[in-house]
Amino acid sequence: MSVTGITASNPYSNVNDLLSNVRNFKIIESTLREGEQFANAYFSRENKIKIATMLSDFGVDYIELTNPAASPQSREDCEAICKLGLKAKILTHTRCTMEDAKLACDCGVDGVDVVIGTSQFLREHSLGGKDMKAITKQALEVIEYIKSRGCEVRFSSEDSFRSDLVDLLSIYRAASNAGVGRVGVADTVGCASPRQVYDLVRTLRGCVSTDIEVHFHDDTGCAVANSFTALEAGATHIDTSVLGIGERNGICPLGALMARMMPTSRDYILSKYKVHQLKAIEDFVAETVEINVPFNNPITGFCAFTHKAGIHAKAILNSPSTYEILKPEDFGLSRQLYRYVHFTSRLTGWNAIKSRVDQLGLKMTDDQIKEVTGKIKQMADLKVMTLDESDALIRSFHLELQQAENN
Ligand SMILES: CC(=O)SCCNC(=O)CCNC(=O)[C@H](O)C(C)(C)COP(=O)(O)OP(=O)(O)OC[C@H]1O[C@@H](n2cnc3c(N)ncnc32)[C@H](O)[C@@H]1OP(=O)(O)O
Ligand SMILES: O=C(O)CCC(=O)C(=O)O
Ligand SMILES: [Zn+2]
Repeated sequence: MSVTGITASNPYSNVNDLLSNVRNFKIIESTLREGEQFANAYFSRENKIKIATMLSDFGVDYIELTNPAASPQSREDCEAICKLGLKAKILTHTRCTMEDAKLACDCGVDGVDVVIGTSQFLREHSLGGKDMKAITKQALEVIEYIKSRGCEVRFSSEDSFRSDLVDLLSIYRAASNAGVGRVGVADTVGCASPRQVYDLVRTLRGCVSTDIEVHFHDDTGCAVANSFTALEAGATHIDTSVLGIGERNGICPLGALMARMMPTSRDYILSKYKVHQLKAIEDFVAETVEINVPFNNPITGFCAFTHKAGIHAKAILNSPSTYEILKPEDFGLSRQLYRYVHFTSRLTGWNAIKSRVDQLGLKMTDDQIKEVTGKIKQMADLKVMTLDESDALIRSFHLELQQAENN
């Protein structure tokens, strides 16, 4: 590390930023709360227990469950998960009401995540026209009650980024003074840009002494960037769900957050999270909610480590780091799982084909490989080629060479 904090491997790193928690943050895993709000989600008791257990083993700090007030089954499942004795702490999410808070504490949770809308939209259309004074009074009563029951309490404003800044800071400060462990900032509609996130979280960091949790929806594609930026600005806890499932198009995905943090905080991530379990967790959740893992999913998408263009293929065959910032081995994945180098398109190059010729155990000169590469490209211009077809073309070209040599 140089004096300025700029390293050869990452010229943008800035170790001088004292606010930043990118190497020291906690995850509040909300697949079993926010994730249950995903359109396709239905979690049986058995699947909830399996998901909670997998996430706890993975190393998340907290698991957030659906409000027990949602249904009798939700309450019973919450009680059952609390009794599992998992390493992760169990939280439940509630409205800011005494009834919800009482039910939550009765379930045996470690903590209660209380939320209430603070934007004009929510105050008018969800909360029947409540003003900030009434909301603050209600919040303080609920906070006091949960504390009296010996549970951790977090207070969050819903729709924080469309709320008045003075209103927001005032209610957070009141919650902080009332002794909550965390305050939460929620981008409920996914409208915030990274710069807005940095400004709000940094301002809040100066106003409260509590931990700061952040919750970002992905409506405008910023959930991961916003989570990262929030950590840089001093947030301490990030909400995630497996594959990002949640209301509408969901929140910051656990896997994508791991991918984002790895180049920045590799040692921290590897010491804290069993990232090689990520694929199994994603596959299980995907199957449970009947979706495919997206093709472009960080780390586990089917082509996350596939290189197609000839220029890329040549360089990564020499050194994967040329075009890869993440290492599949870190996540317990073998390159064989992916079609690591694509040999069958018109974008391929002779260096890629040379590696395939080697894999097939054939001997050819560079000029011969260039010639057969030309043939593959000609065929790939006409149709989608399979690997078998490309291999057959290479083998028959090789046979012709041998026959010519023997004559
Ligand atoms: C942004 C988020 O994701 S917040 C979390 C969302 N999660 C959920 O909604 C959990 C699943 N929800 C449910 O099962 C139900 O909505 C319940 C059990 C919570 C409430 O059901 P119902 O009593 O039938 O009310 P309904 O859902 O129609 O309306 C919500 C009520 O809560 C009130 N409310 C909404 N948010 C809050 C809040 N944060 N704090 C206090 N009250 C709230 C509304 O004003 C409304 O009150 P009303 O009964 O006087 O009209
Ligand atoms: O409780 C929170 O912090 C977030 C609630 C929520 O899901 C949201 O506002 O999108
Ligand atoms: Zn949400």
